[in-house]
Order: sequence, then C-alpha cells, then structure tokens
Amino acid sequence: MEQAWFAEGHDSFGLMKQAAWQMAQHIEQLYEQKYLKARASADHKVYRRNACQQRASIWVGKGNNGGDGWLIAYYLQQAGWEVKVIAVGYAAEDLDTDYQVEIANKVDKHDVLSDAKQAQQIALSAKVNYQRFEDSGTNQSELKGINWQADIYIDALFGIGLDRAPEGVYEQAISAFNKVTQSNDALAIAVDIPSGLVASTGQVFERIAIQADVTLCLIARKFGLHTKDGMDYSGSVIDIPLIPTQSSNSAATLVTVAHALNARRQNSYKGSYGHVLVIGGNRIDGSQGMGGAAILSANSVMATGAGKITVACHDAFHGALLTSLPDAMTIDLHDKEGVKTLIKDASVVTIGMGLGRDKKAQALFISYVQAAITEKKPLVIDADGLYHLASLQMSREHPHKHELIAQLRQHSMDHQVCLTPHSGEAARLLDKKINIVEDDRLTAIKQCANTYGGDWVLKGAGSLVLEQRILEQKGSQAHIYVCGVGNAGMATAGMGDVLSGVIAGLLAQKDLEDEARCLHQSVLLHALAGDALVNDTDYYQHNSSLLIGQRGLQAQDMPVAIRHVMQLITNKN
Ligand SMILES: NC(=O)C1=CN([C@@H]2O[C@H](COP(=O)(O)OP(=O)(O)OC[C@H]3O[C@@H](n4cnc5c(N)ncnc54)[C@H](OP(=O)(O)O)[C@@H]3O)[C@@H](O)[C@H]2O)[C@@H](O)CC1
Ligand SMILES: Nc1ncnc2c1ncn2[C@@H]1O[C@H](COP(=O)(O)OP(=O)(O)O)[C@@H](O)[C@H]1O
Ligand SMILES: [K+]
Repeated sequence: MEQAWFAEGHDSFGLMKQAAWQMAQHIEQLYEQKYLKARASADHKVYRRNACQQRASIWVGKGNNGGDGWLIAYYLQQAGWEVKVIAVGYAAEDLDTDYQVEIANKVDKHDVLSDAKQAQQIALSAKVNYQRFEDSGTNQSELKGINWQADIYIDALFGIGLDRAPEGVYEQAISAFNKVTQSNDALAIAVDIPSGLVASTGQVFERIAIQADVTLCLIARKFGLHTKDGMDYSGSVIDIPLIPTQSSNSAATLVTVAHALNARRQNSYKGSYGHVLVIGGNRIDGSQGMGGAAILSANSVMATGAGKITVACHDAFHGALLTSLPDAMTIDLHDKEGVKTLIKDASVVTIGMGLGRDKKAQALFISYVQAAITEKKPLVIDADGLYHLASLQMSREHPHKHELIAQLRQHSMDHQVCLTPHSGEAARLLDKKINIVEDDRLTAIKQCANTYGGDWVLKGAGSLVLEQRILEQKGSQAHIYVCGVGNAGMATAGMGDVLSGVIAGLLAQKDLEDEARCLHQSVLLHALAGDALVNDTDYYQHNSSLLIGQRGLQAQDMPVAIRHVMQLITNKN
C-alpha cells in the first residue's frame, strides 16, 4: 500500500513525518488517560509524578521504524516533553552529531539520505537527548542508560521489516525494555507493531518481543496483531490510517461484529428451520468413548435455532444425550442403512465429533460422506472426520483415497462443505509438522483449501476463516477472515464440538440471509458467546447471570451464551 502511494508521487519522508506527528498526538492523549485522569483518584504516587514534566524514553532501531521513533522524540520535545532516545544497534559514529557535513557530502554525490537517517538528523539537530544501548554480553545487570525513569516508553526498534529472530544487543534491548516498563508500571507503546512480532504471521521468535500496552498501527492493520501470539503482545490497537487504502488489497478481513439476523416469520413451523444430522459420539470396543462430543455439538445446533435434530451416535450414549437434550431424535451410529436414510432427509450433515479413529469408524466416515455427497447435502467435517480425511490423503494403497477427496472437492463447488481443523489437525491434513502450520497460519489455511476444496476454519487464538466465493465466470476466489473476538477461556475440551454445532445450526436455517449463515459468521458467533461468558461489557448488556470468567469456562456453558448472542443480534421488528 505504501509503495502504491509513493508510486503516485507522494513523498515517503513526508509520510514518515505525518506518521510520527500523529503518533506523538496519540501519545499525549494516552499520557493524559493514564496519568492526568488518575489525579481524581487517591493514588498519590501518580499525582506527584504528574507534578513534573512528562518524560518519554524512545527506543529506536536502525530501520524506518526507528526513523518514526526519532521523529516522535523530536515532536514530543517540541511539545515540552523531556525525552531520551535509546539507540539500539548504533555504532558510536552513527550518532556523530555533525550531520550537516554528511548531508552536504551525500547531496554532492547525488545520493539520497534514507528516511530513517533524515529523521535521526532532524532529532539530533534539535539536540534531542540520546544514549547508545550498549551490548552488555550476558550480564543484564550492567545495562546502562535505562535507569532514567520515564512515564512512557516507546518501542521503535523494529516494525514490518523484522525478518529474523532478534539476537545479541537487540534481544537484550527487548528484554530490558520489558523489564523497565514493568518495574516502573509505565505505559509501553509500540510503533506499528511490537518489536519481535512478525507482522505477516503473528509469530514471536522464542518469546523475545516487546510487551506493549498499546500499539499504534500505521496505514493498515497487520495480520500478525490478531492471530497466534499477536494478541498476547500488542495490547490495545489504535489505527493511524495515514493514506487512503483499498480493502481489496488486504490479505484478510478482521471481523468483530456479527451480521444481524432477521426475526422469524410468525407463520412458520419446525420444518422452516432445517433438520441437522449430527454423526459422531462413538464408543470403540474396549475404550472410553466420546459421547460428549456429539452431545455438545447437538446442544449447540439447537441453541442457534435450528428446527430439528437427529444424532447418530453409539447406543451407549443415547440415554445421556436425551437427558441433556430431550429435543433430539437418536439413531445407532452403526445402523448404516438407517443413517443413510436420515441423510436424505437432513438439511445439513455434520460428522466427525468423537467418531473414533479405527478402521470401522473410517468405513462409516467414508460411507456417510459419500451418501451426503450423493444426496447433495451441505457438510461440516470436524475432529475424527478430519483425521480420516488426512489418512485417506496420505495412504497410497487405500482404494478410496483420491475418490473421496476428489468427490468432496467437486461437491464443494456447488454445496457448502466446511472443514474445521485446529493447528494439529491441519498439520496432519497437510502432512507437515505442527510448528510449520503455527508459524504461518495464513499459508496453512490456503494450502488446506487448495488440497481439499471447501470452506475452512483454522481454529485457535484469532481463528482464520477461508471462504470460497463462487464467481460468475467459472471458478472461485478465496477470501480470508480473521476472528477478532474470543478468549483463552475457550481453550478447553469440547469447544470445537460446540463450533461444529453452531456452523451446522446456522446453515440449516434457510430463512436467514446468506451473510448470516456463512462460515465466518458462525466462527464469530461462537467466539462472541465465549466472550459473553467472561466479559462484563456493554455489548453483552451486563448480563451478569452469564458471567463465569476464563478459568473454569466449559463447553457445556456455551449454549445459553449462544442463545444470548443470537438474541442480541436479531433485528426486532
Ligand atoms: N517508508 C516510509 O515512509 C514509512 C515507514 N514507516 C515505518 O517503517 C517501518 C518499516 O521500516 P523498514 O522497512 O525499514 O523496517 P524496520 O521494521 O524498521 O526494520 C528493518 C531494520 O531492522 C533490521 N532488522 C530486521 N530484523 C532484524 C533482526 N532480527 N535483528 C537485527 N536487525 C534486524 C534491518 O536490518 P538488516 O536486515 O538490513 O540488517 C533494518 O535495519 C514500518 O513498520 C513503519 O514503522 C512509517 O513511518 C510510515 C512511512
Ligand atoms: N485462546 C483462544 N482464543 C480464542 N479462541 C480459542 C482459544 N482457544 C480455543 N479457542 C476456540 O475454541 C475452539 C476449540 O476447538 P478444538 O481445539 O477443536 O476443541 P475440541 O477438539 O476439544 O472440541 C475453537 O473454536 C478455537 O478457536
Ligand atoms: K515497533
């Protein structure tokens, strides 16, 4: 986006000055929020501190992110702040104040000074106070220059240019920054992205990254702020758009607000809202069994408002299922003909939750998925279903290998097929190590869709959703969404089963608009329901009867929250 802007003739250093100027204004506001407003409180320590001049410590690297930092220091100093730049990775001669000579030399040679150098020069000419961050080897206690206490610490070490793990002096600087901000209880503000976090993936190398309270994000939201480690390091994110941008250029769309649901028609009946068939909950001879997976999924189907449900699970679990969900009809998972007849009648088939991984379960999987394809049904495939799919893809001798996968791919061209792996399942589907998937989730979800077709969720913090849009001209185009809500309380067993139920439940309700039934809407609803159980915010209208908190949140708590969120987003007319 930057490059396109420059190609139109806009000046890159002008953009950097604009970025730094706007960031300096945000920093002043953030200072006010943290310290001045606290005057009203009885916190005398904070009050005394504010009797003095505002102080900012700005840690700069050598690239353009550092350039932003030098200019922020300059603007804050202009505004009356006491500032100190901590220059990391700079040799003593890099900070030679006699820059006018250097500029003259460069201009003579028709050489252009880089934006970062120009920024540094402006700050040094204005006599901005600075100090080199010196390599202290392994002895952290000897770090010099960071004893100066500031109210606000600004991280301008690395931005989108970080391309490898920070080592040596950079690693020391990042850990010193975190230490000093935490021990001073000072505000840590990251410029563009916390240094150490990879903007395009959300990856942090060996946990070495700035722990920011606020990130001032320039031009466009970085994908890495919202998936994998991003949310743990970036704090709250403030956008500084700077230039007009087109969303069509974006790698993904961040979604936080659900599409509104239309109210139900008065003149309707259970058949108007679809019939979901849940296939899972097996007990393999001699093992414990996974009945809960199908039960949790089924409960969520009904919480979204689907009209009818049948659960094909092992006989042993029918009693337990009916105790928690008397609305369900049941059939024995192993009754092949019976289940196939039900597939004909279903609006949506969801398969895999606790289905089992042995050969018998694999045969059931193949047979039921083929029946759903023959009957032209929308399909949701989760958990052990994904395990079997991966096995079919990997095994060379299996007679069904290409057949089922090719059929599924073909089916997904005209009917909705949703596949919902977490990183471990995706790794198996791609025959890769989990860390390869985790380190670049965006690439992984695209590879899943390329290999198997269909719509995908790559679950986890900041779930990714890939939806294939059928184009008028032949073919399809993938669009990616990042779920911007949800919480770590949802990292418990059975939460994925709940998601598969939400997806199937919404898909079944054909009275809803397409946007309200699509995959990213289901992922969003599931995450919003998780948040409703832990956040006491206006969005959830202080429904304190729901509040549980992150620790101890269970998948079985979700249906009531799903119903609550469904009701909040339904248009009243
Ligand atoms: N251009 C503009 O007008 C605008 C730009 N903007 C700002 O620019 C930022 C992007 O700047 P950028 O591309 O210069 O990259 P940046 O993030 O500073 O890092 C590159 C430097 O770090 C180094 N380096 C990398 N990894 C390293 C490691 N592990 N360990 C050690 N060194 C490492 C790398 O060194 P090298 O790889 O060459 O050795 C290089 O020196 C962007 O985030 C935004 O803040 C805004 O002002 C808007 C206008
Ligand atoms: N840290 C987290 N932040 C947001 N959502 C999460 C987090 N951890 C898990 N979730 C969500 O909870 C669900 C867990 O699914 P999964 O791992 O398949 O659980 P299970 O297999 O036990 O049912 C996914 O939808 C995932 O996105
Ligand atoms: K940064």
